[in-house]
Amino acid sequence: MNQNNTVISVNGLEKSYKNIKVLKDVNFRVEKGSIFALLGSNGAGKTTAIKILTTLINPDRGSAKICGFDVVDKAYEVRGKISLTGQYAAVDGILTGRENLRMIGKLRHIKDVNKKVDELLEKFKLQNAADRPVSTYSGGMRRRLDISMSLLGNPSVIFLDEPTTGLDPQSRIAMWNIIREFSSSGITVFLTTQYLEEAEQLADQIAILNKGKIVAEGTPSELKRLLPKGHIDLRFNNDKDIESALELLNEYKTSLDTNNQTISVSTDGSIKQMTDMLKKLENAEIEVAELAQKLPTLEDVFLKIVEAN
Ligand SMILES: Nc1ncnc2c1ncn2[C@@H]1O[C@H](COP(=O)(O)OP(=O)(O)OP(=O)(O)O)[C@@H](O)[C@H]1O
Repeated sequence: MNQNNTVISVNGLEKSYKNIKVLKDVNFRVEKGSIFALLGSNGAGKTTAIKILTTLINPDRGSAKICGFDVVDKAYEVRGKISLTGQYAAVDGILTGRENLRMIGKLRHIKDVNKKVDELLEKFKLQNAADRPVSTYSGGMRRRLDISMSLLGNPSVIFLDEPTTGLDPQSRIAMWNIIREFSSSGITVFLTTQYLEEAEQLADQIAILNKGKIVAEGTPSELKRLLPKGHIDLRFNNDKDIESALELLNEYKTSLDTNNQTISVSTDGSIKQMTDMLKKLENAEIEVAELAQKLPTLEDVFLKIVEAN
């Protein structure tokens, strides 16, 4: 990775609460304009990592830099570069969406605040609800307002702690699109999520945090390559075909699902192995009623890695 493009660098980060070590030597880098997802089970230390990176708490050991500024020694400069949106939208329910935005804009001494607020309301599809109290907004609308408020500071890095927890599928997809837009406009996104599908959909780079350490890191496809290539499910029309197929495919690792008349065959993922298998069945005049290739999912990788550590 090009050092000049590094926006977040974390080296040997450690943090304990009393005698519980939450982070024990955490290291990673995040490139400018990329989407980085930190995954981990509940209590793995994701929020603690975000709190250190956003200067809310100090690490016990190690260092972290944002845009070249140390999060402890240069906390003020770091705060000027980042925005943080937490799991619960930090918006005032009594005020309207427009008033919330104006208030933050004024606190930040933004020029032409009304114009900027109008632009954000439009961008986040909140124009129609702009003059209603936020207490009447849906979860997705509150989350969008929260993010639009964080954009008033023109951040270089946006931290999103579980941005779609509790949202319905439609609002989740809308949020994914917003996150993708950040990245294409050059803003670096650091997100935590408990949804593996979300990390797979969005992230350029994923790090898996387990028991205070990064136990795996890579692009979604690099992580998936850590597991065997998956398997092929072959469904047959009758028990006789199943029996013959099991005998014919005895050199492969197979398992039988009698309820669905299906044999599951572990494969190396190559087309050659799949065609060899199908040719064998065809030559033996065994008809395959249905074929499905099952590739490992990020969830399989996550469970495997977390179990192994
Ligand atoms: N202020 C605190 N004092 C004591 N222990 C804490 C404190 N904050 C967090 N912890 C503990 O540190 C561990 C890591 O917490 P953290 O919130 O960083 O995890 P997380 O990965 O964000 O989890 P979740 O997905 O549940 O939000 C947990 O065991 C938690 O109970």
